[in-house]
Amino acid sequence: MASDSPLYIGFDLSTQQLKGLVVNSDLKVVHAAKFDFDADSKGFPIKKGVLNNEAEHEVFAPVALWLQALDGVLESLRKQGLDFRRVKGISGAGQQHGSVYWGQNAESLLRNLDSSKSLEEQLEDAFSHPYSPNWQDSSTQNECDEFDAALGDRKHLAQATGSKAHHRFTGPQILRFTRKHPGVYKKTSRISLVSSFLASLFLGHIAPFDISDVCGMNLWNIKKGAYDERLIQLCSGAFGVEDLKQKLGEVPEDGGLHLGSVHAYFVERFGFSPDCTVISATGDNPATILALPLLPSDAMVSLGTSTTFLMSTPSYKPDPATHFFNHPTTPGLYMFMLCYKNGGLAREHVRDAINESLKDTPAQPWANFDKVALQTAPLGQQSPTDPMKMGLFFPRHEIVPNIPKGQWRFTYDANTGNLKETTDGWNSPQDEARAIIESQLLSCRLRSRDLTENPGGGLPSQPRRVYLVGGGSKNKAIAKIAGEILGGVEGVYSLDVGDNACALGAAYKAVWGIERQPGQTFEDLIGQRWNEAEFIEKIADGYQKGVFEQYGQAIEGFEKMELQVLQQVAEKGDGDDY
Ligand SMILES: Nc1ncnc2c1ncn2[C@@H]1O[C@H](COP(=O)(O)OP(=O)(O)O)[C@@H](O)[C@H]1O
Ligand SMILES: O=C(CO)[C@@H](O)[C@H](O)COP(=O)(O)O
Repeated sequence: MASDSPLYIGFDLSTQQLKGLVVNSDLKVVHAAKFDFDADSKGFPIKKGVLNNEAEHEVFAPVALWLQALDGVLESLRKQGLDFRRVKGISGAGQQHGSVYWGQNAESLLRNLDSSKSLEEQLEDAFSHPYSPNWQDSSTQNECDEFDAALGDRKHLAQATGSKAHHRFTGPQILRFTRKHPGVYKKTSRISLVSSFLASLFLGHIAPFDISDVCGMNLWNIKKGAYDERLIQLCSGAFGVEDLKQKLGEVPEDGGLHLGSVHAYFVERFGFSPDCTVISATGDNPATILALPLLPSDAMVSLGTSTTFLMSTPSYKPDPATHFFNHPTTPGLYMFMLCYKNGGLAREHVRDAINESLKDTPAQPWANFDKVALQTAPLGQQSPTDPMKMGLFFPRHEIVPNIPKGQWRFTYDANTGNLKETTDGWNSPQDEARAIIESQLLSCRLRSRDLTENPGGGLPSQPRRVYLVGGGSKNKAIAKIAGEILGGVEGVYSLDVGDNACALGAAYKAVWGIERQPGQTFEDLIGQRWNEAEFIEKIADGYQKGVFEQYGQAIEGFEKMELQVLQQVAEKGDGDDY
């Protein structure tokens, strides 16, 4: 490639870090930089990227932390020798649902950015509220009840917006904000999602929402392609519909839209070309499905802080247990998603308990967890007549199903259908390594089974391929168990870029936004340039006759177990009747 050929940057502003990935027009990664919030930030008392107010079940992140992180990632790319003049397009991905509250002076501060100062130094005062509610927040049960009721029930809300009401979704969060901070809400000029916040920094004015990420708000009517008036009415609280609409702004339909040129701040401070274009930024999960030309028969599992299960599909089949979003680039396609709060951090709890019980913390902290998980038989069954061991491991209030934090262990006899809550026969914490992976993946299989296709050849319905991405995708033990549970006719794959898939998808979005021919779809452009042999690696077998069917039987027990725990917590007045 010529030394002046175009480059594109994709950013990923996630829970625990900001990443920046630079690719060329051939989709190859040429630079990568990362700012880890806990390790690299200064002046924020955060843990795992967030702050907690346990009393109100609030989880939130300081917005100024993200400014510091963007300064840091750009500096790090500069140190690596990135020639910013070659960057033709920038796009990004943000952790979904989080909202940023801009003050009255925001547009003027953004417009007048001074290239002799850092972003943090001059934008700290651009916000009416210093914190962004995080997707792990569960403070909005009352508001969720009101959202579900506003359209009749949760089924109707899911039909209209792609999801029932969720604690973390931006609509319920904004409604709570109007009540908890009415004075601040009044002084708020605009509200951004984390994705549009990121785009706003590069543009030097407030960017519109993205067509896919807007579906994480419980405010957007997907089939109508417009805000749902009834929900906007509810969400605006005591402040009026027009005021809220103005705060939220327009939502352009085109995911490849050129929002404008990068602000002069970045030209002067880093040497970007003045014609470098900002392409709309999307949510981190929508961006993840753009990291490869994903077929409707494929499944992706993102093993980040959250575990998410993603598919691209032409069918819109909303259900209160799942999420549908507009596809981030391709009208007529949707993204199907399951999201679990108890993903990476819950697995880390079991990992740490195992290391502690063995009094051994190896250099590779997952080594004992992996060994024990692989030594344990599927479902802890030494022989087919043994009962299956299964459990729920929720250090945080879970999303699907909506169950407060806790741990439950069961045994299930698939022959008799007998389910028993018991720790008898469990060797904890050792048995929990396999059990927590199984628990997370059985839930994915249970809830996605209506979308998987029959591959023919007498095989049961399952994905063609399972792609693993995110921090946990380098874990071969998890990959092996994922293949056994989810199947995958062609196997389980990981992306060459490991835990950078989301930033990669954002970078590919920028390539497509700038280089597409009129009418050319993302799948077409990326499909033509995609070099499968170089970009992905098969890391485990997928479908294996026998064990896949064994897990098929376990699903019946798993569903029963969830219902029983839901009932128990409802009786205690802790959960809801999901
Ligand atoms: N070898 C590993 N095995 C299992 N999990 C891992 C491994 N390495 C990292 N992780 C998990 O990856 C998570 C971070 O994933 P990442 O996708 O980078 O985060 P984010 O959600 O912030 O985007 C951590 O919570 C960690 O538990
Ligand atoms: O809430 C969701 C999706 O609905 C989360 O997936 C967030 O989007 C943050 O994800 P990670 O930081 O784990 O990537």
